[in-house]
Amino acid sequence: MSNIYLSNYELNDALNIYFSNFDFKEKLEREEILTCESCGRVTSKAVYAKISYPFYNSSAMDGIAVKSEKTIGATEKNMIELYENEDYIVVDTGDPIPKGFDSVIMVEDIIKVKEGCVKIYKSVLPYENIRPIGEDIVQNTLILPSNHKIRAVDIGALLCGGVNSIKVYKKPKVGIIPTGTEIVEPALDLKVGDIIESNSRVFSALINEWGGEALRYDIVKDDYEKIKAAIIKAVDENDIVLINAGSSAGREDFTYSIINELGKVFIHGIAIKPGKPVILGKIKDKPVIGIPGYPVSAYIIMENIVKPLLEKYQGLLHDEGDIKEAVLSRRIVSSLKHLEFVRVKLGFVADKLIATPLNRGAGATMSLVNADGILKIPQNCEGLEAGSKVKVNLLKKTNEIKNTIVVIGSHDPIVDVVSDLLKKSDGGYSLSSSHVGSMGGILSLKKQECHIAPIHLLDMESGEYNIPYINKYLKGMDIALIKGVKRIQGFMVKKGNPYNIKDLRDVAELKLRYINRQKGSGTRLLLDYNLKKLGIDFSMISGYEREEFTHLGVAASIKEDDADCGMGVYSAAKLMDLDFIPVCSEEYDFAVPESYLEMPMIKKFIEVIKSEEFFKELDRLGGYDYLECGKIVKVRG
Ligand SMILES: Nc1nc2c(c(=O)[nH]1)N[C@H]1C(S)=C(S)[C@@H](COP(=O)(O)OP(=O)(O)OC[C@H]3O[C@@H](n4cnc5c(N)ncnc54)[C@H](O)[C@@H]3O)O[C@H]1N2
Ligand code: MOO
Repeated sequence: MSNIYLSNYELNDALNIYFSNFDFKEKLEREEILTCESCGRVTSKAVYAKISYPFYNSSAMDGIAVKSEKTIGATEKNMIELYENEDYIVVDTGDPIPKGFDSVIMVEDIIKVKEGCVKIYKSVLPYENIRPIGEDIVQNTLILPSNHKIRAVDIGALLCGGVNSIKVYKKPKVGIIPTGTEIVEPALDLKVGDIIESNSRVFSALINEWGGEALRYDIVKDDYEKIKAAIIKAVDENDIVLINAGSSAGREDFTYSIINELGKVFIHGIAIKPGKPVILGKIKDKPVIGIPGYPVSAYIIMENIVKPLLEKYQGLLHDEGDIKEAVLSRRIVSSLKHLEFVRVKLGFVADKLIATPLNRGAGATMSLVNADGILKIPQNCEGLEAGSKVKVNLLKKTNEIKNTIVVIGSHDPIVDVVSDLLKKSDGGYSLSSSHVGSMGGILSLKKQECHIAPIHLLDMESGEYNIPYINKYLKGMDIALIKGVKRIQGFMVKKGNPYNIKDLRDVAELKLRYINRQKGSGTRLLLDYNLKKLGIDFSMISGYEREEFTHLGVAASIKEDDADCGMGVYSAAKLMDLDFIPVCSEEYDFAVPESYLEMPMIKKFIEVIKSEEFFKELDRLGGYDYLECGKIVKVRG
């Protein structure tokens, strides 16, 4: 059994302790490679020019090479005649300047008199229009210093300076061993309990991006001797070894014991979340790291430990990346026990950079895909209030974030379609959507934290959709409603409707497993409205408290037999191949501050939802009426 009691070092302390066990200067290995293949590599030595560039005096223009003294006094009134070979020689840009000549007159500044004779009306100075020897690079001057990461433009200067091969640090070789009896290679014929092996492929891509050379080994089952043999082989074949999963305290988490048997573990457990149970060890003077299995934990360890390690092997200083100040849109509670890395979405709304936290689960790979930045909550902080100013490490370029429409509110599969069509459009805009329900969307419009809020809110008294809610909750704001679709809401049940559900009475009487939507979502309001109409108390519905955030999430739970019934849109049922019992048609619209209608990206949004291509997609999804789609209704909130 491995040691269950993990240590709790602060990240920086852990890095200092760990790295102090290696002499990285000694580990820097050098090699000579072709300059033309050196992009991304790091110079291990200063590089000086072997030749000057140009290495001869050359013409900077198309024209004639002349002797400048012969041009003195030339004016429009007093043109001077020059004769070929004796007074001038025709040259093109880049040609060497013939001996005895010292300047060039551009072809547009000469008047041809006859074959072999021209007139000039301007004098030239010595070396005018000539690129003298070494104008760009002088032999023996420095082109690149040591420890410089070679860029595309550097290659040009190196080659011009006669440097055809270059000394660089060797790429550190990194062996990656995925472990776990339940881990399988990516496939679709999966059985319950299988876990698709994805981490090692992410690691390989990151290592290659960071200048290393990744070598991925086959998956090793949770077997002490097998993992040990794999580690011994990988240590022999690489400079650094990463072992994935088996880092925590489970029955089959062997990594700690094996590293300790073959070498030494310095640290097991760091005060960060996710990524806590990382193991930092050494075998045969090589770093061997046990990386937690959860994909987000693994990524955080890669960024914060493996990247700095690779930098040490290449003589590079640590690159902190781009950090920007943002305003937090929602409150986050954190623990005093660790530094927490929270993935956030970013958007510029009303000139403020707004950060919205994403799913904080260590297994949420989509939180990494959707993240625009990472926010660090310090160890001694219990959390952050909504509205507080925070610093975020950017994962995207500022311009891309500026070209993102921030959509917060109710979810519908059509939002994904709009997102795809916007990205494909000539504006190349992005759409970032958070599903917090219609009321959450209204609130976020009020706080100026989104551009668009998709809503479907039925006013029980008037029977009217959306506008009464804008009037009530967005008082004093000029809001426009971009009309969206009429969509069919109903109950989703398994194919063939095995319990023969007709309405909510059956769900209550048969005590079927219901799956609800989150508070504040229009779909939940619709359920409550229907329960009230039928006189059923919510306590009669088992699973009423169980919340999902999207229609597709509800549909997936029913499909996987984790629930019997849930409310959602027809398209979600169809996408998941479920049966559907229609209840009503509702209006799903997009609320937007009127002033945003003039923004090019909002104009593009409207153009997209009025396009034939969009309607075609709606037909494919099914259950949508788009007669009014894109129409603008102005509402004074
Ligand atoms: N009793 C305790 N249980 C756990 C603790 C703890 O302290 N006490 N720590 C938790 C934390 S925090 C983390 S992080 C994980 C670390 O788990 P392991 O490194 O031991 O990894 P496994 O348990 O084998 O796998 C966890 C999880 O990771 C995913 N996984 C694993 N390998 C891959 C791969 N190659 N590609 C993609 N995904 C992978 C998979 O979802 C596994 O279920 O332990 C907690 N438990
Ligand atoms: O440390 Mo684990 O990585 O929190 O999820």
